[in-house]
Amino acid sequence: MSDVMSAQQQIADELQVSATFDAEQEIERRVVFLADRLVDTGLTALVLGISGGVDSTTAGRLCQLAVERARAAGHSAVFVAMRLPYGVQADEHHAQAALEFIRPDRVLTVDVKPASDAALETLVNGGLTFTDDAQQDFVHGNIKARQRMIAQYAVAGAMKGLVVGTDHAAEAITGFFTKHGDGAADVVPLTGLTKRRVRAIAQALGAPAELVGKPPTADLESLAPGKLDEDALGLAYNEIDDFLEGRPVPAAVEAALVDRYRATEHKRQLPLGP
Ligand SMILES: Nc1ncnc2c1ncn2[C@@H]1O[C@H](COP(=O)(O)OP(=O)(O)OC[C@H]2O[C@@H]([n+]3cccc(C(=O)O)c3)[C@H](O)[C@@H]2O)[C@@H](O)[C@H]1O
Ligand SMILES: Nc1ncnc2c1ncn2[C@@H]1O[C@H](COP(=O)(O)OP(=O)(O)OP(=O)(O)O)[C@@H](O)[C@H]1O
Ligand SMILES: [Mg+2]
Repeated sequence: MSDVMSAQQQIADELQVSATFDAEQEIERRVVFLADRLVDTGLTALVLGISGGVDSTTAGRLCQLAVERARAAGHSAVFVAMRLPYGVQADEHHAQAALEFIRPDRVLTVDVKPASDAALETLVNGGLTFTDDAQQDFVHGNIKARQRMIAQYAVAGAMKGLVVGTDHAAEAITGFFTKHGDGAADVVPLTGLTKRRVRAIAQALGAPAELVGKPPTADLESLAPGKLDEDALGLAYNEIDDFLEGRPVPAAVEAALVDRYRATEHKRQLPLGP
């Protein structure tokens, strides 16, 4: 075996992807982690946006199990699931199915449309211009993700809570999240998981099949509603997962992933200083 670690192995190590996987063990380890963070910090709430996608469905159920675990140990804690639609969400029924499955202590709904639209409007009134409508829509999309972050941190601030993020290895590798938007969180219980492992955990937790198998979407762009992550990325999650789990992938996929990983390093680090 070569002494020089392959880029594939190095990236998998840096993103904490484990060589083996057992869904039940991972559920236990991650629930204990969340419950311990509550007890150790003395904070009393977990706060997470529930979109109807498989990542927040999975993380949400782990959060509810964790607060129940913390309460059983005598610590006062609640899980606040947040619905954060931009206006009317096309797949609202999936979000409702997720809430029904998670059975959170509390649901708090905040429409991020007024704040997101006002932010864009004041920027334009202030003189910001865009190259075209598509660029404006893309920037507006990141504003929506950051409005969700603002809403979750407001709740955490008022309720002595921790904001939960849904980042995992299959998203972290491509930097496919909004910096300081959905990328901002206090705890990230899905760390190190590939997308298929997130789905396996969702299934083991008993999530409905339509959510376990739901195609991922950031759903941030008004001009391309429900745009699939795989179309935006030009990469399939199966290939991303294979790469992270040490399986062979086509050379072009490997090159694209290594390039994206390097280009998005700044999103996984704290800001640089001199
Ligand atoms: N080399 C560098 N060193 C330090 N900072 C650097 C940098 N290059 C850019 N930056 C900064 O980073 C900014 C770009 O990052 P960012 O603002 O995030 O913007 P960007 O990466 O361009 O857009 C976010 C992407 O993530 C996708 N997304 C967002 C939210 C959720 C999901 C999902 O899967 O659900 C996906 C979204 O569809 C979009 O494709 C730049 O404007 C600049 O401020
Ligand atoms: N409409 C929404 N309502 C509430 N939270 C949201 C909404 N959209 C995004 N979020 C939050 O932002 C996170 C990142 O979105 P992302 O699309 O990566 O995850 P997901 O929707 O849970 O799963 P998937 O990636 O499979 O679509 C979500 O997990 C959720 O916490
Ligand atoms: Mg989604």
